[in-house]
Amino acid sequence: MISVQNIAGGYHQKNILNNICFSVQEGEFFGILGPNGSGKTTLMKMLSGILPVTKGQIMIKNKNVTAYSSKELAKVMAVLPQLTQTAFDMTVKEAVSIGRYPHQARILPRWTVEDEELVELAMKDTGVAGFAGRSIQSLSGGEQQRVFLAQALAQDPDILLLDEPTNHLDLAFQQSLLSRLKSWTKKRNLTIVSIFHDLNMASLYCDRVMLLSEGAISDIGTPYEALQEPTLKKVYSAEVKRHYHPSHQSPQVILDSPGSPERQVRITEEWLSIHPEYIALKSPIPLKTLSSAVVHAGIGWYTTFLNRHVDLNYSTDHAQVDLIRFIQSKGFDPNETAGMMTAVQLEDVSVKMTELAGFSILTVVTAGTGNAADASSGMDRLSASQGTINTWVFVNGICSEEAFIQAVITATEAKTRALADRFIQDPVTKTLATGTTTDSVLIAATQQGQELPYGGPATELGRAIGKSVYDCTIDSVGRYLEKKRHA
Ligand SMILES: Nc1ncnc2c1ncn2[C@@H]1O[C@H](COP(=O)(O)OP(=O)(O)OP(=O)(O)O)[C@@H](O)[C@H]1O
Repeated sequence: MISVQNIAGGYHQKNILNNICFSVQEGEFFGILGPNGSGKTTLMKMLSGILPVTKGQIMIKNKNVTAYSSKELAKVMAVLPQLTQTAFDMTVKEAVSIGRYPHQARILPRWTVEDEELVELAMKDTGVAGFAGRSIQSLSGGEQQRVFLAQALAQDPDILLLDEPTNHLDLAFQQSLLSRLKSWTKKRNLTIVSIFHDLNMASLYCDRVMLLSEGAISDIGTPYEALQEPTLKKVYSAEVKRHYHPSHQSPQVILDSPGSPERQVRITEEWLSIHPEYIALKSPIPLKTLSSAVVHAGIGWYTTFLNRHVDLNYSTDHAQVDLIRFIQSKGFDPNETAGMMTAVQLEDVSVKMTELAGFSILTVVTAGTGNAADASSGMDRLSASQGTINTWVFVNGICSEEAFIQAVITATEAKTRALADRFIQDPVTKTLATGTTTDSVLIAATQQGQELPYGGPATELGRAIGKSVYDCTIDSVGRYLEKKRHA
């Protein structure tokens, strides 16, 4: 649909763009990205034929852009520039109707039924039909933006060139406009080339993006291919981090600037409260957390950590909903809480603070072994009795992602060793148990103080986790067994 063949060009005999080569297919949503002054608008002006190229050529539907008359080009391509102050006042409908001008006969122009239908449709699609009779000067910036988009759509083009289409729009309109544009590329084969400053919007909606840097192409490809961390850091001279959208594979880019400094906090027993119904640790700052909790499993930032005691006969198909209600009933915010459950008596909890040079950890373990199982046996089993080992490790330090995962491994290995040393057997296989069928683990770190890159047993962090989880598990299982003996 569009073929840009090795073009150069700029202003006053000075080339701003050089060696630009790319093509855009019919029905493609193509994003142009790049820092201020990289040449995005200049390229748009060349694509729309306003600015001549000094080298190479731009082919629109297999015809050189310079070979089109302006009216012919307007039938093929509509341009939505960045919103500027409108010089003339007119009604919304009059402004949208201007979009039909290229399709009018030069001599004796007539307003046809088709013209009327396309104007109505464009106003409906952009949500401006409601104020068709109002003056555009009386509209907000976002509303005006939608009117000009309606004007471009009324042109019924094959190609839509957009310069920052969501600039003045609130979040809901950004989403509805881009979703609508995207659906038009699929349903109507509309080809869209759009400048974006918001990399994340571009990543969510564009089929491919092109990154411009100092008048040259820095990268081009799908958002996944082109929005790479090293490229973005270089092009934007900014510290950025690339993540993935929580629901799908679109990369999302965030600034990696140091956050506003939180007050220095050390997690110790003083933040822990132990009740018959639950154990809670309430931190004054959010902690980075990796867990297999019932509520908020996975990686996140939470301030509250809750282990709820449930009755031995507790049974529900909606454990998550039930635990969220419980969290609320105790005055905690479920959005801020990682929550788990156990049937063991919470007074048998084992808590240990370990101080090391430069950092410290707090370990909290509740343990019952009624559901003990040898994970290596591969046996099918029904878990019905009391017994779960819930392990919490709070780190006063900055853990890397590796350290979080290694901490889970180390804590699990230490727990398994503790069960072996207590001769806890799998009741089905009669072999040594490696854990129970419903164990949970939670590692949370303040992300303040000393950097802790690793959490395996070769490191101080790993040794501290291994020893404290072992000691707490031995202790907590001991109390559980003691109670069972006297039951
Ligand atoms: N009319 C002009 N005359 C001379 N130089 C210009 C003109 N318009 C733009 N430039 C220069 O061309 C370069 C590229 O500008 P352009 O507007 O294409 O950048 P951009 O990538 O769209 O930037 P922004 O993100 O700030 O909108 C800049 O250095 C700019 O100063």
